[in-house]
Amino acid sequence: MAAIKILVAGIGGVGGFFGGLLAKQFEDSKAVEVHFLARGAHLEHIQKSGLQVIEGDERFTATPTLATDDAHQIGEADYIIVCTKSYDLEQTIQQLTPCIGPQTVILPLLNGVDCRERIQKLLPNNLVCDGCVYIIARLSRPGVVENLGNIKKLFFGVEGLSDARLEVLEKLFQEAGVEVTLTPHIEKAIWEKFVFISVTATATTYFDEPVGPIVADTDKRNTVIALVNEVAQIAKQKGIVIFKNMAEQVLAKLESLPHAATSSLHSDVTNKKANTEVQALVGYVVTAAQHFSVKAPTYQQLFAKIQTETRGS
Ligand SMILES: NC(=O)C1=CN([C@@H]2O[C@H](COP(=O)(O)OP(=O)(O)OC[C@H]3O[C@@H](n4cnc5c(N)ncnc54)[C@H](OP(=O)(O)O)[C@@H]3O)[C@@H](O)[C@H]2O)C=CC1
Ligand SMILES: CC(C)(CO)C(=O)C(=O)O
Repeated sequence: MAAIKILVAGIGGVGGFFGGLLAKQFEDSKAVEVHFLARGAHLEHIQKSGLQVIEGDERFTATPTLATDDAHQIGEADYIIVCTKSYDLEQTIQQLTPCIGPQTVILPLLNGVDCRERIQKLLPNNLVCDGCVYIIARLSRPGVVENLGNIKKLFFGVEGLSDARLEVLEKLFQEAGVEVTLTPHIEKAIWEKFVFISVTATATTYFDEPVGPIVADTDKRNTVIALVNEVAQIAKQKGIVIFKNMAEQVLAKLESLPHAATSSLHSDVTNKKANTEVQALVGYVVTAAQHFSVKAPTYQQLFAKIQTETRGS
């Protein structure tokens, strides 16, 4: 029987950590292959010395079956786990055409609530999941990925659907030590994650501070609550039932993170990255509020300032 082929596309914080666990677990397996799509100096390091994954005092080297920037070398995959930034999504899916057959399952782990829809537009006949992760991981230098936080959870599924291919993937994640939940109620999971990340990304980037000082300051906590209420309205307009006490949930999650933890958007803005996810994580709410004619004054105000600072990226 042919080996199950998993392709992890985008080996940054998220793809490097979860892809690293998969590659390590199945390094000597004849039944499962783990391939990495990476690029540039990072790819060269992985090809030469493997991917270093650091978590606290622990570290390991993951050696994938193949690391490449050439989709033709990989061939058709059973699963493609997409871990790029939002602004690279469509281009990456197009680049992966040689890896996509009729049975290929696509799982995006990007932040945002419209990734499945965006991929399904390009691949109308494939099984495309929704997915999200809770982790604070960064590509600290080429070849090295670090989990800086105390969480590493992955949720995935297709709303209202069960499929044997998803159960197989869940089992492979479990074998690799990933804290995974396969759920047919994935829309609720991705919206709850979106409320959390959109608010966290907006607040940390606007205040230019990590989560600790934000939750410790009464005015900044009130801003967080206002943001949660505004984005929760969008979920409601879309018919998604999320937790009633979402503001308390978000504050509790922020309080459980290390004091110095921050969002990937805040890190990218601080590091003056040419491109950021400001549109996907902050602008999306402003646009959706306009679309549904609901008020989102806090988002509007904070988005305007963040956009100026990121020159509208
Ligand atoms: N980091 C985190 O802790 C968390 C991030 N997320 C979300 O997960 C997603 C990924 O974030 P993160 O891992 O931080 O992002 P990173 O920027 O660390 O990683 C993305 C990687 O994908 C690479 N890439 C993009 N397009 C291609 C391509 N066509 N071929 C090969 N490589 C490609 C990038 O390369 P290059 O650098 O050359 O562009 C980069 O190495 C985002 O949506 C983010 O919001 C969600 C939860 C936590
Ligand atoms: C808020 C956080 C750290 C939680 O997973 C995140 O999703 C991100 O930085 O993108």
